[in-house]
Amino acid sequence: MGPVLLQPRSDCSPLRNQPCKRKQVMTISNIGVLGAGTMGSGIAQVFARQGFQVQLVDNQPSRLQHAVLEIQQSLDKEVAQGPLSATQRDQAAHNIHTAPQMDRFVDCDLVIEAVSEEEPTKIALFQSLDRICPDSTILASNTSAISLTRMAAATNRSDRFMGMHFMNPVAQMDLVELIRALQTSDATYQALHELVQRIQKTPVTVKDYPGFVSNRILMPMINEAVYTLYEGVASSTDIDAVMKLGMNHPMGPLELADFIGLDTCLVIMNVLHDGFRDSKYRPCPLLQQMVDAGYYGKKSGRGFYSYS
Ligand SMILES: NC(=O)c1ccc[n+]([C@@H]2O[C@H](COP(=O)([O-])OP(=O)(O)OC[C@H]3O[C@@H](n4cnc5c(N)ncnc54)[C@H](O)[C@@H]3O)[C@@H](O)[C@H]2O)c1
Repeated sequence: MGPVLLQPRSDCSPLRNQPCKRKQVMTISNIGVLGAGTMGSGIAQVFARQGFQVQLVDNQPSRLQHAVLEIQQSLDKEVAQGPLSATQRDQAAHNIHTAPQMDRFVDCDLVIEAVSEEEPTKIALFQSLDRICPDSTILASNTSAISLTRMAAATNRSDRFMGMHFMNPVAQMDLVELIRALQTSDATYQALHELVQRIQKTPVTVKDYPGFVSNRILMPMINEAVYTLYEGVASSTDIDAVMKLGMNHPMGPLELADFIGLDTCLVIMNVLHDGFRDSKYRPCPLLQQMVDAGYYGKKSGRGFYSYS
């Protein structure tokens, strides 16, 4: 497949009354992914699978090794199940280049940040990316809930900044929430909208509000399930069974929380609580305690369930 090539509309300024000073063409073929954890590895795999060159960066070499292994296993599975040939698998693996430092992003057209859900960390990294990357590079965040408008404002390219919220597991989930910061230009929005379609996923556009749409609805349900456990109403397995067998959910809320990461769930609840200033979003004390104990869910080996 070829690169995404777009001519922005003439109203590309975020402020509609200010016409674009210069016509630009946004070409996206080399993608940077910052953070090789649960989401970053999946995002890298999806782009590499579609023929993009991917620079995958993480400051922990062990996470990079783990990501490469996971991607390889996932691609092997696709070959075994049929949709991918062995040659396509090898090409996809070949498209991913790993490195521990962000200077690898110097030639990237787009960098998608997928590091831990901590606003000061993300802002500091975006300020470094702003210095490292050429002016034309679009910066995107896979944040689950943090304000894109605030992160965009911390850079000198706020019009080329947007939220790209992939779902977990990235290779299997069809949706990408596209979140426009207040400053995002139409050209940036259109380039990423087109890009999401090119990787065979469905973009849904939402405004920059705490939790966007997905986590504003999902996370209070998970938090309520944790409260139900905390108050001793039922066991973890029974709470999950009610939602799976009674509501036809593919996973129970506690199992899903373990899968997402309890640290991420807690941060999202705090973002909702602070953002809306409404006590209905207060995180359950048990969720806070689990995170304090280092029980992050599947990725740490223990959450509401144990993982060997
Ligand atoms: N887990 C989910 O289900 C899910 C779903 C959608 C979005 N998200 C969002 O995606 C982002 C990543 O989540 P995750 O679950 O992949 O987290 P994770 O903990 O699995 O991975 C985070 C990675 O970031 C790396 N990292 C941290 N600081 C870094 C730095 N300074 N430089 C380079 N790398 C650094 C860590 O080494 C780690 O590998 C978060 O913003 C989260 O809210 C998560």
